[in-house]
Amino acid sequence: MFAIDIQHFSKQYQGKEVIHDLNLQVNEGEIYGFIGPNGAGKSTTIKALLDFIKPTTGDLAIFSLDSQKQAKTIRQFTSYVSSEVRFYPNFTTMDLMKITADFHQIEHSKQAIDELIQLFEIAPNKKVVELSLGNRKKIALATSLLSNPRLLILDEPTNGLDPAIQHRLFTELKRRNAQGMTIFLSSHNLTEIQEYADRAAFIREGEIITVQSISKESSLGKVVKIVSNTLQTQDFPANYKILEHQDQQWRLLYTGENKELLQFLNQDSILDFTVQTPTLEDQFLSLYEGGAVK
Ligand SMILES: Nc1ncnc2c1ncn2[C@@H]1O[C@H](COP(=O)(O)OP(=O)(O)OP(=O)(O)O)[C@@H](O)[C@H]1O
Repeated sequence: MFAIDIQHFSKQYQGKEVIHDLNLQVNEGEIYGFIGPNGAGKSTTIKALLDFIKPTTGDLAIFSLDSQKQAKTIRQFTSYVSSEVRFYPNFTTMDLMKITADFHQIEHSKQAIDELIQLFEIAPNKKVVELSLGNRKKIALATSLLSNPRLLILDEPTNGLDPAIQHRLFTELKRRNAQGMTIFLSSHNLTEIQEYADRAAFIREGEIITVQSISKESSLGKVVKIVSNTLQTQDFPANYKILEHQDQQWRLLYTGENKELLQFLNQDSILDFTVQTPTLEDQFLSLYEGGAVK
């Protein structure tokens, strides 16, 4: 069974289509990254999945339950942390934790609440209005984990968090995932997706352009850094894409044969080079900055 199953989803705002026939499946137990530039359609997809907005066409399901018709049931085992956290300003951390525990009818919640408050270093009795953005985010994360949801949907979860808390969050997410939690993670932080996700979908202008298994990143090709003061683009081998070029330095994503790459590098005009495994960030640049591999 898919944790998330989106079939032929499209969305129009004021007659303008921003999501076009989008299909996406997330397996139960995956940590799944959702990557795309600003305005690509990540939040719109998540909001439709959670029935905050209606799709124009298509079927969206969570654990085979229809996102619209069975939204109430879905909320019992799905938690969501939005990119902009909003709470009633006069509630304290403890109020919010208790409300969450009551909503999900969590028995013996005190220990779970104490553990999360300790994990995220949150002041239990401060009102939301007194807290910084990062501290509000920590409360949102803590309440989302309190119910130990079957599916956790996070939109930019580390935005505003300091590096130590980011690390703690992901250690906790990994631990929960090992116990069966499915995690859907929309983020601009490609390093964290690369480190923690099993797969990632890249979305551009309302369409999924590729789904990448993170463990198979070497299949993306190679990143070749070259130093040369005489090299012209017509000298490059086939199957390359320029990621960056400044003065004498070039960074290429190369997807051709090793033999041809070695021949290309073995010429006098190349003063120095390194060959590396591409990161998700390299792939992001290649997908969103200037089109396909030549
Ligand atoms: N309420 C709305 N009314 C009209 N257009 C909207 C509305 N919400 C989103 N859009 C448009 O839909 C497209 C997708 O937006 P969305 O917020 O889903 O992108 P995103 O990938 O989440 O971006 P970001 O990374 O900046 O959060 C954008 O072109 C945006 O301008």
